[in-house]
Amino acid sequence: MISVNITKRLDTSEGSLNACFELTITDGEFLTLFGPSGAGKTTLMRMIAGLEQPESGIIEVDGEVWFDSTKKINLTPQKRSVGFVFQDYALFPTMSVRENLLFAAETAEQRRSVDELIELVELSQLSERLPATLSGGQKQRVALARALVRHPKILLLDEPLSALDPTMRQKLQDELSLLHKRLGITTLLVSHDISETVKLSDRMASIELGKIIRVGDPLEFFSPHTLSTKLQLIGEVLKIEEDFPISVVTLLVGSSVVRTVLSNEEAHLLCVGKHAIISTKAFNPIVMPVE
Ligand SMILES: Nc1ncnc2c1ncn2[C@@H]1O[C@H](COP(=O)(O)OP(=O)(O)OP(=O)(O)O)[C@@H](O)[C@H]1O
Repeated sequence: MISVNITKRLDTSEGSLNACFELTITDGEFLTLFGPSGAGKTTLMRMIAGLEQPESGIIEVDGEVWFDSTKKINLTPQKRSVGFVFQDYALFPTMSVRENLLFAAETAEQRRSVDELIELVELSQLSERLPATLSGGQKQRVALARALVRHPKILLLDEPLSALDPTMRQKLQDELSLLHKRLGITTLLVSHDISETVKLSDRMASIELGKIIRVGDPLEFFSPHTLSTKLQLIGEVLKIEEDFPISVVTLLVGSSVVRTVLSNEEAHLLCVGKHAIISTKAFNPIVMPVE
């Protein structure tokens, strides 16, 4: 179990902010940190990894104290059992896929497990290639495998898929989900993506202005119970075109673009860039496979 109760002063563009994070994560859980830009998600991950120091508080993992401000305990990142995957892959450019993983290994046993990990992320054919010759999705698989080399207790994923195109992103989400089921490693993900959060997480923590404001089931979070509808989707508003007496609203739902007609009053409640619920109770949806 991971238990975090820490504070940190964040210097934001709007002034300083006293962040206070209290969170418990159970073994094997997949928890997503979800919230607006600048809320403190990355800083929380970096403090767990030991890359950033909290002002005060305690971080405890499986009964081992990683940080305790009153007892002046602060384990170095090397002493903390974490694997970190960043958005920009952070691979060593002059090392092959295999060498990138071998470099992370600390013991003979970990070195022996490198080929198995390469196979796990389906990169056996590319193991001697340099990162520059790989696609974004392949690079991120290397970063993921490298983060697993030391058999960490926690896997920290900071928006690992956000640089990928939607198709590759969905493919890697599926792979990440399978990998998590297979290895059962406690995982913390930072994501801005609702579908990704719902698809992957057991629970999500919603973070705003340096505070965890709610922790719970992502489906309950994103699907308010106030609507009794037959079909309910969440999309991002891309465009609102007013054409008296109606408005045409374009939304992104997953990787599909949906256009719908609303009254101008309804459209005025929406905002480009924000999320909106699309619902209907008039019919049963037709669901068909895409060829
Ligand atoms: N070491 C630090 N000391 C003080 N302030 C910091 C520190 N690191 C980051 N900040 C500030 O804290 C705020 C939160 O940053 P952080 O990167 O954690 O946000 P985030 O929620 O991950 O945002 P995004 O989704 O855009 O990545 C920012 O305003 C940042 O400038």
